Amino acid sequence: MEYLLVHEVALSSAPSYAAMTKLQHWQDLPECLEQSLVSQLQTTLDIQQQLNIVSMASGKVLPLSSLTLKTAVGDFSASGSRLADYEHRSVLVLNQQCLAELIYHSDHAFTPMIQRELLLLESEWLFALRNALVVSRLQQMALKDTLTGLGNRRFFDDSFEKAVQLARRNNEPCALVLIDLDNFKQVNDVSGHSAGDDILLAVADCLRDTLRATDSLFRFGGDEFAVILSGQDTDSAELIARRTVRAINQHYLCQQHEVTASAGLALLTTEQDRKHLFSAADGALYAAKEAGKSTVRVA
Ligand SMILES: Nc1nc2c(ncn2[C@@H]2O[C@H](COP(=O)(O)OP(=O)(O)OP(=O)(O)O)[C@@H](O)[C@H]2O)c(=O)[nH]1
Repeated sequence: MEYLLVHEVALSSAPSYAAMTKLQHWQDLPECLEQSLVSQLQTTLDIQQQLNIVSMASGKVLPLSSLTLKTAVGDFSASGSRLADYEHRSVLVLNQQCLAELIYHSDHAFTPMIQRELLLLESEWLFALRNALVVSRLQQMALKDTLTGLGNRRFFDDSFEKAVQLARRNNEPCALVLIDLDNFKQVNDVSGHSAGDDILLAVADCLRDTLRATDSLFRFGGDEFAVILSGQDTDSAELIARRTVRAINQHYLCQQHEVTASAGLALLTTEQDRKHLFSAADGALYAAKEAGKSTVRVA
């Protein structure tokens, strides 16, 4: 289904050869090189893998110390990247649509001839890159909560599994914080659904502001949020959970609508698996609600 969508997008508009028309010696380049690069790029829809292929091909034109691709779905670097004296930047454009920026670094100068050859390689990449970008965007959309932009339940399930496995393998702590807003329903009932949405957006901002970029943040739907804390011991995890609840409680919109947050925290123990850890955090959240809401309980 996703593949068909990508295929449709790829076929929906005619190719732009604007970049290629700038090439003076386009006809002179060996056809086999061109075919082999295109066919290699068609073997994957993974942007990083495509960049690695292009990096290998560009390396035959000029030894590169780094190759970086900047896109709307993130930045990518070819392996072994190192900055060097000479830099060359190219904007990759297809059908008047800017796909990405490619930044080359080398210890050797980018002469006009080299630049032309790189431009040819780039033009070979445009369709494959656009398809990979569409796939990446679809994947991101499938894993995000549309309202807040936090990870959704599906993404949580994947991330939680990975976080628990990693913690076990590295013998490191892993904590789960489940957060549920208190008295949220009355915001919808009294002030309307859009006021409720504003509160949910404010809570997402509080989570982003209070937690580190490496922490994984999710909204399950409704007024339920989750945070996976990797590498934090019990004391730090509790501190973080309390700080997060305080940030939500002190947000002006939450105060205006008398919404607070309750949280349940659990830390992975040697006997527990993912399901036990989740139930422990859920039980602690229930205990926080039972204790009068607006508080944190540790399992
Ligand atoms: N505005 C808005 N409301 C939503 C959304 N998703 C779910 N809800 C509402 O969120 C509310 C969640 O219900 P509860 O958790 O029982 O509400 P509560 O008042 O916080 O209950 P306590 O946790 O016991 O304090 C329901 O009224 C849902 O309709 C959404 O995306 N936007």
